[in-house]
Amino acid sequence: MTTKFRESFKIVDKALLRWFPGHMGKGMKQMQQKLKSVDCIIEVHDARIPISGRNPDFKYSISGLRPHILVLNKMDLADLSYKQRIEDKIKVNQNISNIIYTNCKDSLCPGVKQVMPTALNLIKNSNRFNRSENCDYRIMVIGVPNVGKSSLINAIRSNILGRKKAAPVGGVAGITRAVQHQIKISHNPLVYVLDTPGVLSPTIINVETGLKLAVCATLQDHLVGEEIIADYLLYWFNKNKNFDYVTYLNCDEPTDDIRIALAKAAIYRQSSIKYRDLSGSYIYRPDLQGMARNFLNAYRTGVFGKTLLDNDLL
Ligand SMILES: Nc1nc2c(ncn2[C@@H]2O[C@H](COP(=O)(O)OP(=O)(O)OP(=O)(O)O)[C@@H](O)[C@H]2O)c(=O)[nH]1
Repeated sequence: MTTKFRESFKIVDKALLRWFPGHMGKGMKQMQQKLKSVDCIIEVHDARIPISGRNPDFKYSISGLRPHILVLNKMDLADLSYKQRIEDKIKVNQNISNIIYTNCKDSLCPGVKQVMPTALNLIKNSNRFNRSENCDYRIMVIGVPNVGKSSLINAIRSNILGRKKAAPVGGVAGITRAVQHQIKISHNPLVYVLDTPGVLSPTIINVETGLKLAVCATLQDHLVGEEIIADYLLYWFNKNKNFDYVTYLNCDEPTDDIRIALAKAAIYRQSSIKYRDLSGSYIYRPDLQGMARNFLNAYRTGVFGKTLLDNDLL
């Protein structure tokens, strides 16, 4: 293979990465206010970005202050051959020892069943701070947007109480906009859960971290731009010698040029945008943005297999 790939990912306009919509700051404040009324924190991450996906602000303002479980969700999309290295890294660098992998789309997932007993055990072994008089237990579920916080609550509730959805779930980031009313997930012991809005850090360490978060749909695509996110994904695939995209995008061979790849795919699928030129005639152009969206959706639904976007950080 003769194609020479980029060795690093450069983004021309860093201002394009505007990832902190106003409601996130508000969400963080609400969580801090609720902290004194909870016994345990469940922090949910996307298992494809277990290192870069975490909001570092949680460590100082929320999760370090109560018994804490880290749930790595969407394990069905993550390359778990790195599992041991991930756990070692998180244990050493972040001092987190309760790590559970889940797939909230699978009602039989053992990880989902493990979350509640682990939380109850941690609570029983803690001093419960100002809540020792309270008979009910309260757990707050936190994380960056779209990682499956509401799905996890629904899956646990359905396992224990056999009830249907209580927390709204959606495919785009930002479905939960404020700290929700408590949701009962167990009668005996009496356990309530608080769902919270996904919160990203206002300052992302570097562009690649931001783009990994974007690839995993933790912020709405239009805030960064579908083509930029697709370009990062293409860069990552090439860097990791994962060339499954070649067939999917109807390319003849691996390429480092996202516009060429998207154009080929759009032409093959007859996906075009119609617009008028100055003379009033219609002109058709390959729909690059639509194809970028399609490429990202394919990745997000596992068409290119299981991946670990953070493999360079282990
Ligand atoms: N493949 C896969 N998808 C999941 C899993 N868990 C949740 N999802 C999907 O991820 C998307 C986001 O799920 P939510 O439960 O709404 O996530 P959230 O963290 O509450 O989202 P916000 O309210 O935006 O913060 C939905 O499309 C879910 O169906 C999982 O384990 N695997």
